[in-house]
Amino acid sequence: MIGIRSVTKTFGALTALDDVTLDIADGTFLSLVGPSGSGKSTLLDLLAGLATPTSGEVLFDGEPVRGPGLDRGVVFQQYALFPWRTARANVEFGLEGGPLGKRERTERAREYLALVGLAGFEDRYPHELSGGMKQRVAIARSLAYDPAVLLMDEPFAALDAQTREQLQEELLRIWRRTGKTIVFITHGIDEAVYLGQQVAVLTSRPGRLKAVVDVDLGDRTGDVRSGPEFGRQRHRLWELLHDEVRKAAEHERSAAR
Ligand SMILES: Nc1ncnc2c1ncn2[C@@H]1O[C@H](COP(=O)(O)OP(=O)(O)OP(=O)(O)O)[C@@H](O)[C@H]1O
Repeated sequence: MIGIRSVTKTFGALTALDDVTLDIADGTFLSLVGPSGSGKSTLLDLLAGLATPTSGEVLFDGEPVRGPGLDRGVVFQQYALFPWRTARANVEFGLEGGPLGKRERTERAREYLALVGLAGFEDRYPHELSGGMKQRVAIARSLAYDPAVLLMDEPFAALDAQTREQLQEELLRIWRRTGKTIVFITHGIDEAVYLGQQVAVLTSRPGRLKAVVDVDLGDRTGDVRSGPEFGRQRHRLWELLHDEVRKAAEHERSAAR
């Protein structure tokens, strides 16, 4: 479904991504990890069509991505909700200008707020919602116009650990139910392993694809994070990332000198 073909992205003299090639099959949940500055957000921007590659191409269903589109929903770390709109009206926003009438938009917004566990909170304004609830609204808004792909850039990073775990479980439930393709950037190895069927690892600057690891944790029910298989997968990823994080820190130290 998504084809990233020999993609390089430079900003002036800086190479953020170097010759990245990766195919993401329809319905996959792919976690994307790498040290700070390895080009994760840059790659997501390219998939979203918010930026264009310096060379190479990004294909979506075989067609080059030429800009943002309703076939791809994006969720960022910051909730990006309109403070003057209720939760429902925030979700409706993504549907305005589309084929649905007012009543159908309201119905769709209710449905998706219920899907993310916010039934009964439709009329609350963002300042009346917790951080986790705001991020649920942002997820509902992205899902409501039914994009084939959800692109998520550290969406749970600002949340406390318990809320984060809860939203991770809910995201998996939504993914299973909707069959979306999800690309999920995270700094957390645990989060990457828990969520991803596959984990793509980028190298320290310039960002190259170091490995794509398959994660097989079955249906992830119960306390799978405490199990031996989770520990094994986690360690494997830790080893892949460890060197890269060290290199990134060295880069930063030499840049500061
Ligand atoms: N618009 C831009 N102009 C110039 N440099 C940029 C721009 N966007 C990103 N960069 C640089 O490209 C490199 C990759 O940045 P990017 O944000 O993609 O990394 P990241 O892996 O997402 O980092 P982090 O984990 O810290 O969010 C960094 O060195 C960054 O400073």
